[in-house]
Amino acid sequence: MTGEFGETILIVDFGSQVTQLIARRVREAGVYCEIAPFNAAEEAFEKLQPKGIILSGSPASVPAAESPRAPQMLFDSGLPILGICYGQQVMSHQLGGEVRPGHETGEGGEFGRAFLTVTEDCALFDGLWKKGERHQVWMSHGDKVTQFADGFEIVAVSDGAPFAVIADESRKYYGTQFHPEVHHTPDGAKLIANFVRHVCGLKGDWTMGAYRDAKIAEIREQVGDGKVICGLSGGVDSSVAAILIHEAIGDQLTCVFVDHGLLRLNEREQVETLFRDHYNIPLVVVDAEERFMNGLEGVTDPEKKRKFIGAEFIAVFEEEAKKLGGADFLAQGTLYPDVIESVSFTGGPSVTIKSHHNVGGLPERMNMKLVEPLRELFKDEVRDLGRELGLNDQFVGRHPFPGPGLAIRIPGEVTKKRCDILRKADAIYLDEIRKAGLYDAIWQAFAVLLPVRTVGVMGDYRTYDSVCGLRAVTSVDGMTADVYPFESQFLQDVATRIVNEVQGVNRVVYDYTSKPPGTIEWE
Ligand SMILES: Nc1ncnc2c1ncn2[C@@H]1O[C@H](COP(=O)(O)OP(=O)(O)OP(=O)(O)O)[C@@H](O)[C@H]1O
Ligand SMILES: O=c1[nH]c(=O)c2[nH+]cn([C@@H]3O[C@H](COP(=O)(O)O)[C@@H](O)[C@H]3O)c2[nH]1
Ligand SMILES: NC(=O)CC[C@H](N)C(=O)O
Ligand SMILES: [Mg+2]
Repeated sequence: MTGEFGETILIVDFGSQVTQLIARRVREAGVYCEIAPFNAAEEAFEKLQPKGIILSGSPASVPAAESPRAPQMLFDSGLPILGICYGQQVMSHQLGGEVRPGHETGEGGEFGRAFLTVTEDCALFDGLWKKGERHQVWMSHGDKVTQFADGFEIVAVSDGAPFAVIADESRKYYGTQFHPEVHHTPDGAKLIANFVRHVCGLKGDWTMGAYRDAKIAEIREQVGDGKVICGLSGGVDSSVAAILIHEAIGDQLTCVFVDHGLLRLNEREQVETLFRDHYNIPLVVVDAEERFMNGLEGVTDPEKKRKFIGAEFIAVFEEEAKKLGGADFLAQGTLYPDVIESVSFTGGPSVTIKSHHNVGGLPERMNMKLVEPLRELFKDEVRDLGRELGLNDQFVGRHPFPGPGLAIRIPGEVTKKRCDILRKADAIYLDEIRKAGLYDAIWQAFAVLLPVRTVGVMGDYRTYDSVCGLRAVTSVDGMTADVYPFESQFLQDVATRIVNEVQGVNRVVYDYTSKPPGTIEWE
């Protein structure tokens, strides 16, 4: 039997930082997949009806007490399994092999670039690697398999891992001690494609069009004849979510745009006209500046700001729902990176970086159920889906703008006055970027207003005003980012305009921090 998404792969997550990259690689190979935490893998299996299983890496150690295990039913399912790093170790252990912790073998681990030698041909290497060849891979482990389970054989070795790749071709079980999902394993994407296509025998014909159809069916089933309100920001994610949901349930949907006073210059008017001109979806615009500003008074801690804003958004949505005669569901354009950065999936040691207002910032008790059709996707995939839905380029190409808006770009206390100053500086910066034809080359660019005053001299007067920071980054999915390398003259021109035209700013600095170690936003 095949589930609603056609042929799929289930990825069982043990808490690795790079599990989401496995998902990307599988979808790039044209196969739909979903990630489920190890302790919810059975339910996910029932829902997805997968044709193959991938076990992720983990910060945990197999020999340690209470380290996670894969549900036995996965091994009983008869499906092909690929275990990656911890996945290889846990599979070996559960099938009767042996894993020893790094401190016990005394050999240390392998971290970073490593080379392995192929000792046997196998289906995983088909058309790619041959016996006797040496290949670069990326490792990150301290523990190692010291005895493989019955039925397995070694097919590749490395200096630090005699079991670099093991295979049981009759059961179609494979284990790699290295990480094929990361960029630094040059052939990794092809190995994963080999697993899903050759080993699992999948056609690889999944497309965004198929995702759209499956999601539409899923939304219809979830919502029934209920009413939905969708938080619409005019950003890419919520616009795509709104149009998808509208295709599914038509006029059961109303969009709500919250003007919390933390928007960019003229943003409210732009979103209203763009949306009203292009789409025939009822849109309510809520003027909520006063309540947000009042609530933010005296709040300086970034997490407190985020939590307040998340809760206040929900309060506004609930009030609007009431005015519409009640709504059963709240739709949001939540993406996978929002989820992964806000929550620690397995309750394990992967840590919360910041509470995205629409995930970790949500209050515990909510009256409406969530509809989040983009929850499994990355930004670039959402853009593809937007194009698939015929969404106008003006929407699809917009830089992301965080729900908490300018509040997280004004370290320290947020006031209307400071928002007004920042709005002006930010508008000048973006205007110059557009004029220089750089908008589409940049993932996100914005100004921040620092809680620091410095001395300047303008027209022979002494000034004592705020510092404005400029940020611009390139990225594929927002998870990692590089600094955009502007020409120095460009930055000088922007700085001059900002200091000349914005009262309250007398100094401009450029942020040269990549992510990691920085995050994109300053709070
Ligand atoms: N001003 C707002 N009014 C209503 N809903 C909002 C507002 N800002 C954010 N949201 C809700 O929060 C969700 C997450 O915000 P986020 O900024 O990640 O997505 P987006 O604004 O839709 O897209 P983008 O990432 O391109 O800015 C949105 O999808 C939307 O549902
Ligand atoms: O809707 C949102 N609500 C939030 O609370 C939030 N925090 C960060 N961002 C956006 O997420 C991306 C990654 O940002 P960070 O590197 O700062 O975590 C960047 O694109 C950020 O703009 C948010 N979006
Ligand atoms: N990346 C991993 O999955 C690591 C697995 C295990 N924690 C080890 O150190 O060997
Ligand atoms: Mg946004």
